[in-house]
Amino acid sequence: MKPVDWSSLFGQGAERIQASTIRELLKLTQRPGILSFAGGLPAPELFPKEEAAEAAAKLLRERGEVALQYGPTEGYAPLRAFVGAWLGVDPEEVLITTGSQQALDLLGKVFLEEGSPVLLEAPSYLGAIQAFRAYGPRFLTVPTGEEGPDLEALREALLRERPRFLYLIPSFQNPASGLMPLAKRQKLLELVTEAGVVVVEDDAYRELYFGERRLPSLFELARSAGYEGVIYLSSFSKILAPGLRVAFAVAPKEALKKLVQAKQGVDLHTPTLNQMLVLELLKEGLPARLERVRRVYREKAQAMLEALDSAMPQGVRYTRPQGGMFVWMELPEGVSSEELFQKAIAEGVAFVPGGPFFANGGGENTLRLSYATMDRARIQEGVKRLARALESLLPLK
Ligand SMILES: Cc1ncc(COP(=O)(O)O)c(CN[C@@H](CCCC(=O)O)C(=O)O)c1O
Repeated sequence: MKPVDWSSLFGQGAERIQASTIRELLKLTQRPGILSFAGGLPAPELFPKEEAAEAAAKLLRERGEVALQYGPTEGYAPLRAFVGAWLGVDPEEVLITTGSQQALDLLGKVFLEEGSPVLLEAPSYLGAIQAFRAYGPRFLTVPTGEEGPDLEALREALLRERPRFLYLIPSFQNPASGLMPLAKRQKLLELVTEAGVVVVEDDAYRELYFGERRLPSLFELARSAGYEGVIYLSSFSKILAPGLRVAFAVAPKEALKKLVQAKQGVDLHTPTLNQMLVLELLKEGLPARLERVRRVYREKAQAMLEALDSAMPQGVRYTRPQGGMFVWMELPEGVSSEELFQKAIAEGVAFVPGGPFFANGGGENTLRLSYATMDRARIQEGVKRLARALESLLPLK
């Protein structure tokens, strides 16, 4: 019997489909004894297990004929209505997606093709790079830092190119942890409205701010300025539970219609039971839940920064996040984070090397650290292990 040569059967697009570093690393970090700063996995202690168990049982018993049946591709209407009211938009502009990750893939499917320019930050979320790369675009990048993208570089790029869209994460950027100040958001919108380009705003961490209040999204600022060219993504992964895979996209009706059609061909609709369950969990006590989520991540971030401040050697730089789940670290020029990763695993600690967050390469001396899943004691121990791994790489002080 002749064996099947699968790779010879893969289509041209399969060549562009590459593994997610985070997903691959997560397998490694399941090893016993490893303290993982790798995946941006939400804190499991925040999962509403009891409420979800009760609500799911009730839904199945009382509304099982709806919860277990096919549903509309656009999403469960009462959940769309909730998101519409929460964001102050027409529910007809809301598409419920199977995680924001699916929204990113749908955006690639609808807006990108071989060679089409798409602009994102360097570094940017590697899940978006992975989703978009499957459609063969030409990546344009602008540097980004603790206050978001370099607007001068963006202005120059928009003079030369007409990207299908800009993919931006203005609040608590993954992986660079930056927060775009309000004035800079307004300046960016002037640039994009002048150029007439579309922005995809990924606001996955919108509620995870450590300060007094949430900054207005680019989407909100654009809508109040009458510009409809911002597509808004956010997710219930970070405020409820990522395993439910429920998120949403908000876009003007013409764009949304195309995204819905694309989703019809992908999964018909996001699981109905999960959508109904998310709505039940949102209905009661959302403000108190969000306050608790913010406090838990703020405390974890404080523990992380205290541990880094006391253990990191000279020459290692890192951000001081004002929200979200990540610290972005830069090693001295020439020190490889991939090499550090090998030594770190040997010491029993993991992180995500920064290279895969750069769509056009670079970042060999960078790494992303997520403090989300560990308590203070493990964070301190993990940072000590990281420092030991670093000692063997950095020139003696
Ligand atoms: C900016 C940004 N956009 C979308 C997502 C995906 O969120 P969903 O759970 O798909 O709604 C994420 C989630 N990223 C995490 C989770 C990845 C989890 C994994 O691949 O296991 C990370 O960067 O580690 C994100 O940070």
